[in-house]
Amino acid sequence: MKLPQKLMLLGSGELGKEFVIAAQRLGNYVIAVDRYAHAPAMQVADCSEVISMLSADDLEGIVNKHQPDFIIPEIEAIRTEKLVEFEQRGITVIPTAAATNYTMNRDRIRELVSKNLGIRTARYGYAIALEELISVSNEIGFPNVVKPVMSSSGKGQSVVTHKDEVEKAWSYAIANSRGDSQKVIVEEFINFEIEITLLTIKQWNAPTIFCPPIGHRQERGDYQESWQPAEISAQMISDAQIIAKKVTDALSGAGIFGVEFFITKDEVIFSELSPRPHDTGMVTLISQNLNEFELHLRAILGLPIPNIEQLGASASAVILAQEHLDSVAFTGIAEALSEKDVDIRLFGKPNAHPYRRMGVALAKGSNIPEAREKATRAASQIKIIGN
Ligand SMILES: Nc1ncnc2c1ncn2[C@@H]1O[C@H](COP(=O)(O)OP(=O)(O)OP(=O)(O)O)[C@@H](O)[C@H]1O
Ligand SMILES: NCC(=O)N[C@@H]1O[C@H](COP(=O)([O-])[O-])[C@@H](O)[C@H]1O
Ligand SMILES: [Mg+2]
Repeated sequence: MKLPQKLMLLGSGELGKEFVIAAQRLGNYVIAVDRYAHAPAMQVADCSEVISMLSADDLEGIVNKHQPDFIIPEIEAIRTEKLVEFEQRGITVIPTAAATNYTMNRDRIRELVSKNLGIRTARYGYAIALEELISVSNEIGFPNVVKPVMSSSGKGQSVVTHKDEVEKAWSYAIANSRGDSQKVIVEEFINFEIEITLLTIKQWNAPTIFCPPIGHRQERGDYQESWQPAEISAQMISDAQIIAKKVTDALSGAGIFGVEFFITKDEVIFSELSPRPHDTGMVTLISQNLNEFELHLRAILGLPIPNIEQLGASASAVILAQEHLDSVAFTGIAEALSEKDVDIRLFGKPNAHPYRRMGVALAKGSNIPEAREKATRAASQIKIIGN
């Protein structure tokens, strides 16, 4: 294949921004798309479009205008049926149009993994009305986890410890569901020892390869810190790789996948996956010779990945907004950067609201606890203020 290629990125947040940087370094042409102007990836792309990615007409308009070689989804909430059409017209959708549809809907990917592939997941059920949620919750038992089938970063998700809380979980899920879905999934609560992301790279004409596992800690269903390598046994890594290969083979296509697992004392339990770089994978911006964005790009373009080198104990910690701000500035940067082997990324999101991820601190240490402490300390030194 010759370069440059024309890449259309659907979603332009922090993950897209690093992907665009990787693509630009090889001279590609990138059109960054999102629902709002000045999104992070737009700041480094060749051009940008502001549309509703859930609108088939809007998507048709920009694809006709730009005629991309590749369409690369960066978020889940996209009119994926339209991507099938683009694929039929000869545009390569990453990893495939069908895969984006499976993974956008928690129920579709869950049915594929659990029923078709027979892979162990948390016990689960679905509900489309409060009465149904009450009865499904009783079957699954408490505590359980209620999530809209269409959401990400923990939006609309709650842990329900008692039947009195079911109604609140229903309202919260429906209020925070993305797209037009009114369906929720209820999952058995898994009391895991650690949860991991296994970055899995599926290539067009080469074997599937894996990054060393990334451990992470979540709050409110959203990632707070991640570290690599995660300390789990070689047997569990191998079990997770076998599952990740099965699921990504079923989805087909090429690109990086963030495959999430719960690790209990004696089990590896599949949770979900992103058919794209994963937020917890931002640690690879410091922990690997090729980060997850460069790996995604190489897999998409069919470029070789001769080796993935892990560079030692590394961690990431998020920098979250605390309040609504119409424009943002940061202080404490010098303090955060004063320590050896610490780096930060500020995403350049134009405004803030409580818990919005605005940046990430990265650190290397002589061991995982030290790397985590350094990343967390750096993140806590950065303050977000109005500008
Ligand atoms: N069944 C479960 N048992 C225990 N914890 C859970 C369960 N489901 C989700 N969680 C917790 O909530 C987190 C977020 O859940 P999940 O990954 O399903 O949500 P998400 O909205 O898709 O997040 P993202 O888009 O950031 O990956 C998990 O990483 C885990 O910490
Ligand atoms: N877990 C998925 C995830 O981390 N996605 C990342 O967050 C952005 C949206 O941020 P915003 O909600 O702050 O606009 C997305 O565009 C993507 O980069
Ligand atoms: Mg997740």
